[in-house]
Amino acid sequence: MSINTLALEYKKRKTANEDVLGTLLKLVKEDQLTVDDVKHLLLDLFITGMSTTAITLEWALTEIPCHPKKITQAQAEIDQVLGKGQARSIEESDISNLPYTKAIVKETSRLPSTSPLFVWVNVWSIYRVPSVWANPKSFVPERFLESEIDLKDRNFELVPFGTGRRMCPGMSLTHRMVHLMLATLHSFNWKLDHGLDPEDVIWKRSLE
Ligand code: HEM
Repeated sequence: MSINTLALEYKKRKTANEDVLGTLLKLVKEDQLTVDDVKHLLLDLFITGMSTTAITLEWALTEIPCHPKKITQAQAEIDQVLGKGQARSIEESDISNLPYTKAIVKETSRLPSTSPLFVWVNVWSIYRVPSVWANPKSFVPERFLESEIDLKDRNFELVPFGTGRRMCPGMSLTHRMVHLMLATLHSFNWKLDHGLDPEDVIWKRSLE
């Protein structure tokens, strides 16, 4: 049983009191899964979910200090939504009102290419095609502000979560986590370590 099939099964069975583990244990009782299957599924979720989300955040927090104006713009946007001086904490419902922060996440998914290869698709190259991306080697979140491109599998220009039946089942969870964590920009001033030149960081990211 693939994770996506399991997710469908969970949706079908979901009751107010049953969580994912409850569904898995029921499937074990019904002999549809073994305890080992459950262990491996959960391990899969931890491994695939943790590193990818952490890498995306790490790259976002590596890119933005190289562009202080972009930090200021993101902070101003978050200030406007949450109130200056962090009047309240960020909530999931705020994400849709943070277009610039969302654009930073999309640009981080594109340029440092947090998932550079999956199956046989070389998305690293797709994200650098000059006829698709103006100035492809630069970190420009603004390119997404007027664009219809989102992170789902509708636009083949940007597919960090894959497409089709095997696309990432963790997409909506990670979408929330990354935006909520990135919105802590509001409370901190991110700067490059003393003596570090943005050009060095940018060079290491692009390796080209
Ligand atoms: C920024 C974060 C993430 C990125 C960029 C990412 C990217 C991907 C990609 C590219 C695939 C392969 C899709 C394909 O083969 O077409 C995938 C599969 C998968 N992802 Fe993620 N992922 C992320 C977060 C997560 C999280 C948070 C979870 C779970 C909690 C997760 C669980 C999985 C699983 C289980 C699969 C295998 C699905 C299958 O083969 O049926 N991912 N992910």
